[in-house]
Amino acid sequence: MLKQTLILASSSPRRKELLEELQIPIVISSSNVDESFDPTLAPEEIVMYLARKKVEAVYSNDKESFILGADTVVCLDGVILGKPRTREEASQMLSQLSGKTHSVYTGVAIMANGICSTFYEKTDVLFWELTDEEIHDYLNTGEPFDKAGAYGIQGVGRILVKEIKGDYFTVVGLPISRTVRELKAKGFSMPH
Ligand SMILES: Cc1cn([C@H]2C[C@H](O)[C@@H](COP(=O)(O)OP(=O)(O)OP(=O)(O)O)O2)c(=O)[nH]c1=O
Repeated sequence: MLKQTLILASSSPRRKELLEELQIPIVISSSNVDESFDPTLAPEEIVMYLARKKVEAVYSNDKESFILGADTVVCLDGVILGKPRTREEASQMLSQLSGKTHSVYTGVAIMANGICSTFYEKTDVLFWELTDEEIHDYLNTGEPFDKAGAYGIQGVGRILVKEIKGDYFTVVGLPISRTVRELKAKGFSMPH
């Protein structure tokens, strides 16, 4: 019998909040995994691979609990956009996304009773045409830097978005409703 505690193998504050808002008791245990991946893999394979890697890193220290990990990437015309390292990179990503539809993939891994299973969700996001001034102003918010694709839909970045198709929470970094369903199916008891 596993402990009814969920270990979140992620340092993302968004993922933490999404779970806490549902009163799910969580403990954070993120470890610094190498997030490099084989670029020839499909985006859904990459996010599930990295989510699994995050979970497995924590599992080596705790085999008694449920462990949840996730990974998010943005994909534009077959090219993966991760987190920008510099202001220039962020500016470039935002100009690339301007006026176009990109896909956000979030992969989720759940470890329960020594078995790690994964799934992913994809949401398509259409950006408005952005002016240089809009991009400049958005960069000044500081928001783009810890986020895949250099924007946060849950923050000021919401004003860049014209339309979405799919689960909003996939874009934020954790498709919460499917995650809850998968956790329940594995025997995790939810507070609701
Ligand atoms: C597109 C988009 C991404 N993001 C975030 C979600 C993820 O936290 C981040 C992608 O990086 P990830 O590597 O998925 O996650 P992380 O580095 O924040 O945390 P950890 O590796 O410890 O699990 O981008 C938003 O918050 N809003 C958005 O609109």
